[in-house]
Amino acid sequence: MITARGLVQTFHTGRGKQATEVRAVDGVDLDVAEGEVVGFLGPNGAGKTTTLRMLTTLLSPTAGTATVAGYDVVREPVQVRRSIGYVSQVGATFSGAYAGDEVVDHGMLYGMSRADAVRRGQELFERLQLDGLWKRMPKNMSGGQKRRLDVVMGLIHDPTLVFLDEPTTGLDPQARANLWDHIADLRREHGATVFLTTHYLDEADALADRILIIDQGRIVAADTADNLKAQVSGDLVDLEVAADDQVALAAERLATVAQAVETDGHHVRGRVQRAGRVVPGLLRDLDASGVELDSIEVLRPTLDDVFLTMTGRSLRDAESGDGQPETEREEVA
Ligand SMILES: Nc1ncnc2c1ncn2[C@@H]1O[C@H](COP(=O)(O)OP(=O)(O)OP(=O)(O)O)[C@@H](O)[C@H]1O
Repeated sequence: MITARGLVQTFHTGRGKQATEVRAVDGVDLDVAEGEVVGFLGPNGAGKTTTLRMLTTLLSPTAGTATVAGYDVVREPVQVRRSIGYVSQVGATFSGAYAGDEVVDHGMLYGMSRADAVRRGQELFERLQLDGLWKRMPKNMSGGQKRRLDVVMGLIHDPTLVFLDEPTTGLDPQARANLWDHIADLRREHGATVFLTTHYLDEADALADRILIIDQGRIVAADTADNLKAQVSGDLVDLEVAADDQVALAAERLATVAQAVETDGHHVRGRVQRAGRVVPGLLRDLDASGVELDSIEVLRPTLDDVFLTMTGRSLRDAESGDGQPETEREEVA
């Protein structure tokens, strides 16, 4: 459904001595099969949107090739656009008409009859909890409502291949969960192929069959969430030691079975290959050594650990802000 080979995009910014070249996408290869939901994950500025803009024909690649739904993005852009739905990060611009009319016009642009566009539009309004807002102007909608209207616009013509650029940014948790359900249904009920970018780990984990991780314009990992996590070195064991003077001893005992042991107040943490095998013996050892614990916790690897292993940086640290939905974004012209 989607293939890319050696995709590159460079931007030139500044003039004269300030002139610099940004290699926003630096040789991306990817393959997405029909019916797959693929999560394109990476920190701010990693190159997600730029890749998506090339795949949706909005930006011509500096180098490399890509086909989408069997069409070449450079030679057959019209066919590509007709085959896809696209929900951009910045959102659609609306003319000042009623939301419902905007949606119907958009459907008709794709060759739908007015009656079909109205029916499908109303169905999507209901599905995305916009009921009652058909006759509201988009400029008078809340940010979250407008975001959901963007999604309606992208899906109005029932595309079987959908590109979503950070679809849930700016949505409250309930609207987010609702959109997740809808994305899952797209595949389940329509067999749609979905390619979505996100910087939310939980979103990629919950929705995607397969995850591509991009960092600094390059794909650093591509696999199922489970396989990616399995590549990370083991489970994190977190011991909470009852008394100050036993912390060092606990760290020493943990270090006999775990890697990268570190201490943080009363907490002693380390990574073990298989916690289920190691922890019972560790507990006996701690007990025999006279170390008393307040708690023990075992954490399975997260996608953030995967990112850390691949890049040496935490995805959360690489993010601007604290991982909460951003309300404002700086647009790069
Ligand atoms: N039009 C442009 N001119 C100059 N630089 C650009 C332009 N568009 C993107 N960039 C730069 O290219 C890099 C990749 O940007 P891109 O928007 O693709 O990242 P992203 O992964 O989508 O990030 P985010 O999560 O913030 O959307 C960044 O360094 C960005 O500043």
